Amino acid sequence: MLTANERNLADKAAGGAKLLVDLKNVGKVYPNGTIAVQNANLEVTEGEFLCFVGPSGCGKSTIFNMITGLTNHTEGDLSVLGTTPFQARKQNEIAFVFQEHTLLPWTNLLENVTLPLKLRGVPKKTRMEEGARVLELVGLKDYMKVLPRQLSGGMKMRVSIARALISRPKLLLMDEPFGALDEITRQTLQDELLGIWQKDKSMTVLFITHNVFEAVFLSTRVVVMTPRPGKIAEIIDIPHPFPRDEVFRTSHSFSDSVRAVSGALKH
Ligand SMILES: Nc1ncnc2c1ncn2[C@@H]1O[C@H](COP(=O)(O)OP(=O)(O)OP(=O)(O)O)[C@@H](O)[C@H]1O
Repeated sequence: MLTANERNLADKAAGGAKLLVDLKNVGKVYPNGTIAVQNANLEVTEGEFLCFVGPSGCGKSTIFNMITGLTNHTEGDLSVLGTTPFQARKQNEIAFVFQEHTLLPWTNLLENVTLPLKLRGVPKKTRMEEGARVLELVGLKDYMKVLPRQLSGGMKMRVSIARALISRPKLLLMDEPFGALDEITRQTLQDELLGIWQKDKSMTVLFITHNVFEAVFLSTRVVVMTPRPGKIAEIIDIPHPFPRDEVFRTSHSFSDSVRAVSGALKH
C-alpha cells in the first residue's frame, strides 16, 4: 500500500520528471524550542542545480540536515530519492561538501579521496581507479601522492569535491563550499563545478551560498529564504542556458536575475 507521498512520487516519475527531493509543509523545531524552519514546500527534480540563499540563521543548513537525515523533521512530509532521508543516506547516493575541507592531514590525496570507498570495503584496485578518475575530474591527477598541507585553499576544496564525487552521488549537497576562497579562485571553482555537473546530467546539486552572484551564476533555480523562523519566500528561475561563462557573468540576463534574487531577499 503506497502512502500519498509515494503515490505522488510515482506519478511524477511516470510523467518523465524524476522527483529527487520533495518537501511538503516541512518544519523543524529543535528540542530547545527554536523554530528553525516553517512550512517549507519544495520539489527538486533530477538534474537540477538549486542554490539556497537567505540571511544567517534562516535555516538553510537545517534544511540540508533534514534532507540528509542528519536531523529529523518535526512537521510535514519529506522524501529523498523516493524514500526516507535516512534510507536514502544508507544507499550511498548522497554526498556532502562543507566549507571546511575536513581532509585527513597525515595521508595523501589519493588516500583521502578514496576513504569513503575504503570504509565500504571496496577492493583496492577499484579504489585506486576511482580515485584517479575523480582527481582528474578536478584537475589534480598530478597531485595524488601529495599531502593536504602542501595545497592551497582552492586545491583543498577541489579534493573535497573529488571525495564527494567518488561515490557517483545522485544528490550532491554543498554547504557554502566556496565561502572561504578569494574571488578569482571562487569563480574558477564555480566554472569547474558547473563543468562537472553538466557532464553528469543525472546529478542534482543543492548548494548554500551567501553570495547572490554565485547563486545566479550556478543555478537553474534559486531558493530564497526569509529570516528565522525560516520559510521559503520565493523560488526564482534562472532561465539562462548552460554552459555559462564570462559572457553570462557580464550580461543583462545575469544582472536581471541578480536584481530579482536581491529583491526577494529584501522582502
Ligand atoms: N542543534 C540545534 N539546536 C538548537 N538550535 C539550532 C540547532 N542548530 C541550529 N539551530 C538554530 O536554528 C536556526 C537555523 O540554523 P541554521 O544553521 O539552519 O541556519 P543557516 O541559515 O544555515 O545559518 P548560516 O547561514 O549562518 O549558516 C538558528 O537560529 C540556529 O541557532
